[in-house]
Amino acid sequence: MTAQNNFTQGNSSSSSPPLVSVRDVTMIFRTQDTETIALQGANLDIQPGEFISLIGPSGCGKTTLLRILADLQTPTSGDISIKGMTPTKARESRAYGYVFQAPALMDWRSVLKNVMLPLEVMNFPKENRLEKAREMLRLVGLEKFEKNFPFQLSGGMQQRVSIARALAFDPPLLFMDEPFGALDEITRENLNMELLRLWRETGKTVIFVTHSISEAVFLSTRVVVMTARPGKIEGIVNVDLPQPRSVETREHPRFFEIATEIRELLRKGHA
Ligand SMILES: Nc1ncnc2c1ncn2[C@@H]1O[C@H](COP(=O)(O)OP(=O)(O)OP(=O)(O)O)[C@@H](O)[C@H]1O
Repeated sequence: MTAQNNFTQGNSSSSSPPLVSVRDVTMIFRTQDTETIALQGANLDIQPGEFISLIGPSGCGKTTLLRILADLQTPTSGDISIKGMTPTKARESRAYGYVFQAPALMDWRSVLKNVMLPLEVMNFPKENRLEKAREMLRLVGLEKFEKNFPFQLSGGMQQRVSIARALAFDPPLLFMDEPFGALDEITRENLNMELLRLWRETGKTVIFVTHSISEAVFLSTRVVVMTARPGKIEGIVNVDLPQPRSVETREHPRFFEIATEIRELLRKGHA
């Protein structure tokens, strides 16, 4: 843990160089007889320490954008820079962790060994792996479950293990693709609170995909609203709600104003 996030509002106007820069990015999927424009002319700058949500209807290119940033997909055109590096260089230098929609844990490894996996892959000194993995499990409140196997945990706990795993090598940037989509409302709200605590304590930059307007408003410093066919960025909404967010945040009059602004942008993109 290095820095602390101290946002009172999104800092899109900051003059520091962006941590992530997306320039005119287009992604066209071509098959024999079809062409899908998953993303068209996307532009986005993200400053260190921001919490950015991507929201939009199914098929608008949210996952595609995340996969392009994570070097899992090469865009048809446009430029990406992460910490001044190409996505490939950023991946090689472990600039980010990735949390998928499903926890994607290894059933045959204990919780502790799942969190240790990326440390093994990147040859993190053997004598420090255990300590580091335990620190991450403490961070997500699962220190008592290190010996358990994934099937012995609830869906929410499994997702917390995958967050611990993504944070194990201390990347400055975290990509999260609808990590809480499959969970019940209360578990999701609890994990939202935990994620914000983590974000504050670690100073990480988060890019988070969601379908939920309230989740996006609650978590984010800025919300990127996308539209489908072709996938485009329709607008970017600054979430100027006070930090730290709490249960009262959801009752704040501004919360409803921002949610309405996002809803209107989504409707506009649907029309
Ligand atoms: N590998 C691929 N080959 C062909 N088409 C693809 C591929 N990956 C994505 N697409 C198409 O690109 C579009 C954007 O997909 P993407 O998964 O990025 O959307 P999304 O906004 O994340 O959707 P959801 O909210 O349902 O997860 C969709 O129309 C999808 O069918």
